[in-house]
Amino acid sequence: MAESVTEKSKAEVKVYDSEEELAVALAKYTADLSEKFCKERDAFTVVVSGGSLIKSLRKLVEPPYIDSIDWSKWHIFWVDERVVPKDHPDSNYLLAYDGFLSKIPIPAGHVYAINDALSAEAAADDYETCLRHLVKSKILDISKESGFPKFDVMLLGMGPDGHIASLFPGHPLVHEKEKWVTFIKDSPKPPPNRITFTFPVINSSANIALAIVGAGKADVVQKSLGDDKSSDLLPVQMVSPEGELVWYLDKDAASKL
Ligand SMILES: O=C(O)[C@H](O)[C@@H](O)[C@H](O)[C@H](O)COP(=O)(O)O
Repeated sequence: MAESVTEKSKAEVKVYDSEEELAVALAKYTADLSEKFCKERDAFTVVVSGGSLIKSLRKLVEPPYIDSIDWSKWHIFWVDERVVPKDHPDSNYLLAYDGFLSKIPIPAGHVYAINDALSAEAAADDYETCLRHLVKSKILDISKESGFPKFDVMLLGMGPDGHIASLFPGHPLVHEKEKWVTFIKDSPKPPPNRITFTFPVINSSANIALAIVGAGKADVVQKSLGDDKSSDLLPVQMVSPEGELVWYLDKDAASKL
C-alpha cells in the first residue's frame, strides 16, 4: 500500500516502502489500464523505457496478471532505443525481451522494435512512419488536442540528471515541436546513438507513470516535485500529459521530499 499519496499540480505522487511494493502497485496500475482500454478500444498501446523500469514490471508476468491480462490486444513500443543491433547488450528491445516480452503471449507483430539495420536518422524516420501507419489503422489513437499520437500508457524511468527517454537536460531535442520521433548522436548516457519520442508525443499520452527507485534519484525528485522552481525545468518536469501522470517512488527516491 502506498505510504503516502500527494497531488502535485496534475500529478499524483505515490511513495512505497520498497521497490518490491512499488512493483506490485505498478503491475496493478498497468493491468487496470489494460482492462480499461481493451474494453474501450479493443487494443492497449503501451510505451516502455529502458533502464530499471523493466525490472519493476516483473509482477505483470506473474499470477494473477499473467493469466488475467488479454495480451493479444497489447501493442508495445519504446519511448527511446539505442541504435544498436537488437541482440546487443545495450538494446532496450533485448532488455524488455529478456525481462518481459519473452514471458507473455503477445503477438510478435504487436512488438514494434526499431529497424536496427538503419542509421539513427533513418531509424527515427522509419519508427515515425510505423506510428503513422498505426494511427491510420486506428491501432494507435490520435490526440484531438495536439494532433500527435496518443498512447494509452507510457511507463517511464528517469535518469539521475532528470532525463526521460533520451531527452537530456539542456539538449536542444527537448524543444522539438514537429517530429514524432527524433534521434540523438551525442547522448550523455552511453551509448551515444539513440532514437527518442519527442515531448509533443510524450505529452499527448492518456496516462504516464514515472517509476523511480533509489537514493541516487532523491535529489532530482526533490528538485522536480519540491517548490524550488528557480532554475530551468528538467526534462522530467516537462512531462505533462493530456491525461493522468503518476509518480511511483520508493522511499529512497522520495527521501528528500
Ligand atoms: O534508454 C535509456 O537509457 C532509458 O530509456 C532511459 O531513459 C532510462 O529510463 C533512464 O536513464 C533511467 O534509467 P534507470 O532507471 O536504469 O536509472
